[in-house]
Amino acid sequence: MSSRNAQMRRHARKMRRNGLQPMVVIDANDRFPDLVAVVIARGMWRYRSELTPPALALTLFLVAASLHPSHTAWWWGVLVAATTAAWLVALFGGRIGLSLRAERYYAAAVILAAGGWLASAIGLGALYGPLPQLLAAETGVLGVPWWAHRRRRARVRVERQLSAWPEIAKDIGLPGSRLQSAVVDVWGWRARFALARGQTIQDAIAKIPAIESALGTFRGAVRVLPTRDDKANRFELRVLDIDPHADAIPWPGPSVTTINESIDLGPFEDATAARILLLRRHGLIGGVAGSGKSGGINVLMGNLTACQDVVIWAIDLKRGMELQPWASCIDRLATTPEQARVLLRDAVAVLEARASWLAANGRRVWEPSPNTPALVIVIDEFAELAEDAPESASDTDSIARRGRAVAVQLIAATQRPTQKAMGRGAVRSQMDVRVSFRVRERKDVDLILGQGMLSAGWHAHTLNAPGKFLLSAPEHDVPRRARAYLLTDETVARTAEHHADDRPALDTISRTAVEEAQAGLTAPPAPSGAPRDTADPDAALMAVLSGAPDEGTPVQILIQATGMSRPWIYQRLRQQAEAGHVIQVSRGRWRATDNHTQ
Ligand SMILES: Nc1ncnc2c1ncn2[C@@H]1O[C@H](COP(=O)(O)OP(=O)(O)OP(=O)(O)O)[C@@H](O)[C@H]1O
Repeated sequence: MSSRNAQMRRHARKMRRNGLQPMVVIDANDRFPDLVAVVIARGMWRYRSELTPPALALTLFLVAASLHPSHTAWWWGVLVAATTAAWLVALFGGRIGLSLRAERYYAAAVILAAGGWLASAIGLGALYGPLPQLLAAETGVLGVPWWAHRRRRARVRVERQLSAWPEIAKDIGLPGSRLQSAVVDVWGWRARFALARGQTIQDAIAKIPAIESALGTFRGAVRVLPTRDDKANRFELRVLDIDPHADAIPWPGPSVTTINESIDLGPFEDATAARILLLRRHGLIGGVAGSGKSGGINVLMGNLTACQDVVIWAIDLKRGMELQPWASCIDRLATTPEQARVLLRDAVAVLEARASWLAANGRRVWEPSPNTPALVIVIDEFAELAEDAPESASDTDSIARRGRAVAVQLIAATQRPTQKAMGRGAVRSQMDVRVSFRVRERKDVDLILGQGMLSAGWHAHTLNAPGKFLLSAPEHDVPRRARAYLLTDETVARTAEHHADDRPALDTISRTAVEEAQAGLTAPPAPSGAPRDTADPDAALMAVLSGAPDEGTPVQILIQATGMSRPWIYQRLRQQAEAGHVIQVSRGRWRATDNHTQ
């Protein structure tokens, strides 16, 4: 048989060379009907969806032709049934998956037209008068919406693509994985797959480019996600026809009023919100210039300024270009290296004071409230800080390591968080929340999101528009693309103005710590050899306060003179102030009054 086929192919080639079209030559021994029938049947199966209207018309014709001779009287039953069915579908079609009204009306029209024709043909005969022509015309007219329907066409395309999955799976290195179900949705389609024994979701993620190529999608159209039941041997394949993030998404306004709630940064591709909890966490935002980092910071600022239990400090060494518009809501804004250095030193003082207070009161963590707010320090372009104020590195380190429990938190944005840019030490490794906008190089993924993230499928280098980001946090451990909301300049100005009047102030403990830190800067050195009467700290305190100059003595000196803790000093100062024996001259500076000896 095969030598005969080869002979036929040679013959056909020869005929083509001679300008003749080849023909299939069949002799008595060939199984001609099989060959043609298989080809036709395969074609009909492949195009079964497109062939549905003529197939339905043919079925109606055959049914009418067979019923007319013996059951002519059935015509009215068919008419009543079709009319009832059409009404039911028009009214309740949603329950059988016809979600759009247009789809329900179309289905009702088809049932009515088919039932009407069938009733007429049963009563009068399928070939009666213009009935055959009418059937053909109805098929043509009502077939058009069917053939044109977007979701049907998409479903057919998906079915055809997925029917080849067993071969695709073998070719891309996921042999044995099986399709379980597929659904066409507004953006494209999603399908659930079972993995073969030993295969993991990570294997599927690593094959994404190969899957895209095999399915013939555009680059970046395929996502691999865990299924809802989180089974290790399943995955969901999401294929986008339309990018739901193609256009900028306007900010809908703040999603929180307290830092105890999760902030909505923007939607994921399935339209669910990318929410992140910042309470007692540090955040790192990375991405190349123009990738939307500042836009991301604006979303955070829009939400943080709406929180009654957050005091915002900010460092923006690009002369306040990015954060200046929020200045009315920012408690302290540093725009020079010196200001940044002082700000971070004061933040450490707040941290220490809060930690002492927690320890003294037997508490573990600082609970933010309007009276005891969290202190969030937003640093735009962290790399510049490390370069221009290198002496602050130990302060950022301290905050990164010890700030969580006392709700003194860092949010740092940078283009490339290299070890050099992040300063030495712990800062990068202490970042609990990582937001990566587009990065230039693949290796930058690991820099921003953490070691091993690139190979785990966090492909931030493929993000293809500003504002798109990947979010990594304890509650976000799967790479899903999101797009940050966009705040226009007017929205920023309006929001800042709206929130400016409701900003909380630092609590007394933190304020005092800052005052002391600032006073300490200008404090005279402790008198060497000054008596330190640790046997009677109250007497030592009053002695120093009595000898204080008019501008007062800094609390730091009082601590040194008495050997007592800061809370102890403040408690005594309050008592003595209430008794009229001491007064606070300025921030962190005290002296005795004239009647202290009375
Ligand atoms: N979420 C977003 N949606 C749509 N477009 C955005 C979004 N964020 C930013 N863009 C667009 O991208 C441009 C650059 O964004 P942005 O200034 O935030 O980037 P950047 O990473 O902060 O850059 P740089 O480091 O230079 O400041 C913006 O002018 C804006 O048009």
